[in-house]
Amino acid sequence: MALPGLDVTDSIDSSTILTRDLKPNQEFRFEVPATSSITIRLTAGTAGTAELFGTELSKGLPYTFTCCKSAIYTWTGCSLSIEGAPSVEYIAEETPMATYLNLHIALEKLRVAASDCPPTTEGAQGPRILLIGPPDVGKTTVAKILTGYSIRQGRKPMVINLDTAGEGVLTVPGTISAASFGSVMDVEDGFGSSPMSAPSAIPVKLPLVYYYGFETAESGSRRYKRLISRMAVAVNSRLEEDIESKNTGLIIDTPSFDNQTNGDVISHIVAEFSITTIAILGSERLYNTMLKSFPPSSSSPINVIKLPTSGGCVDRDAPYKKSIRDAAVKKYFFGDAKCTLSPYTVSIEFDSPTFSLWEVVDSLSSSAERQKNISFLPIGEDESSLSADEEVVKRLAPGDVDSRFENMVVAVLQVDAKDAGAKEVGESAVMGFLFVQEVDEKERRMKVLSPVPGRVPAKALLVGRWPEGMFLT
Ligand SMILES: Nc1ncnc2c1ncn2[C@@H]1O[C@H](COP(=O)(O)OP(=O)(O)OP(=O)(O)O)[C@@H](O)[C@H]1O
Repeated sequence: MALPGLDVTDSIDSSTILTRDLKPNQEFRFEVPATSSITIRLTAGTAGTAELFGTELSKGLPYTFTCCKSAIYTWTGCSLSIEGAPSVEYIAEETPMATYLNLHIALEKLRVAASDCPPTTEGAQGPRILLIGPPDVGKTTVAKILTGYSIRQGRKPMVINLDTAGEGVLTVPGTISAASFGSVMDVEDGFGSSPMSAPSAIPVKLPLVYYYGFETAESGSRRYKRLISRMAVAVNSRLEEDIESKNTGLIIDTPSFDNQTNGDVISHIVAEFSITTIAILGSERLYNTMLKSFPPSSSSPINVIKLPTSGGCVDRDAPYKKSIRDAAVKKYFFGDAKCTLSPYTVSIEFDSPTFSLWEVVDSLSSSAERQKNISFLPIGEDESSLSADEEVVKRLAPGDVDSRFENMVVAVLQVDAKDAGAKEVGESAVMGFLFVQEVDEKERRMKVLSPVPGRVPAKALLVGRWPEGMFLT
């Protein structure tokens, strides 16, 4: 049966059962389209272990995969049985897993040293690694592997996702998020999700989320940097209360950066999160730029390292990436095959005294616009005297809310509707998300999907341009 909102209509073809025997240090790579699924088991009764991007598989347990390009690696050799037909599957002999493990061991040594220092000293701060590189070079995968290994070592890493273009970590696309990973990750789901209204087999992680609302860091770079600063303050104060996380340090995944346009954003992240290691994947040029920007010296605490990209990393075309984003939003509201959620349809009246809807402002187009209009400013007033807050978000009057917001995600912020000013809205963390099903301009109301029952809280709502509009059913 198809799940509401999920188009996974093809069941697993159990007539096709493949067996793949892997030698030590080999990797089984597979791709599954969104319209089908496969089940993989680490064959029970045989020797050997296997892991998926750092998280170990249990023997004999079925793991179901859909809409993914992934790999199962074994250090010891193992046997896998695969039910269903992956669209691509092969066994790879060359992988960079040994290098990734060496990196983990080096980070672990720093964590041991941090654990030996008194908690209040600077030395108690574990390594803080930033992963950067061009698109599809395996940044997120390395973040998962390092997180998986440190959890298996009994550590508690703080994972930070600054990639607003991708599918999001524990939340929806278009956001930046941070969460402390103290328990095992989900083999099928990677970083997993955080269902708001249902039980979960894996302990639920509660992320701190900021809604950015653009695909790239440039579109609203001023607000992007401000949100990073806010997140850094929140993360640092959390680490002061959680010595285990502080000793383990940070693992930060980023959007696809190139050194031409994103140099200042990278420097901003490095400064705000007090990064100790910058790992560059897939770009010799970016590596050399980073070496020049952060030269090795006894006074500089930042190590710049180059990591090899796995041959398994696949370029994902735009429609595939969109299908992953759509699936992440659907999952937020409807759950997945393991855990079905039932969202509620709620109506929001535009004329209610608690209605406070805001929209993100594209600083690229607004600054271009301002350049055009600058000569019309009163004498003595220039660009710098314009209000800083006007630029990043703007409040929508009921008459401005129209059908262009249909099929978009709306963030419910933690700031009360009545106190909401541009500054608070522009920098507020997120409580949860709604999905706009229909805007009725005549009746001045809109119908939204909400993950929890009851009225929408009297909080400021923020709508962006990303993730782009989609159909959930
Ligand atoms: N060893 C591997 N075998 C098979 N697939 C892999 C392997 N490593 C990574 N992939 C897949 O390649 C794709 C790209 O990897 P990943 O998402 O880690 O790259 P990224 O650099 O973070 O991408 P983005 O530019 O979107 O941030 C993903 O679908 C991932 O699952």
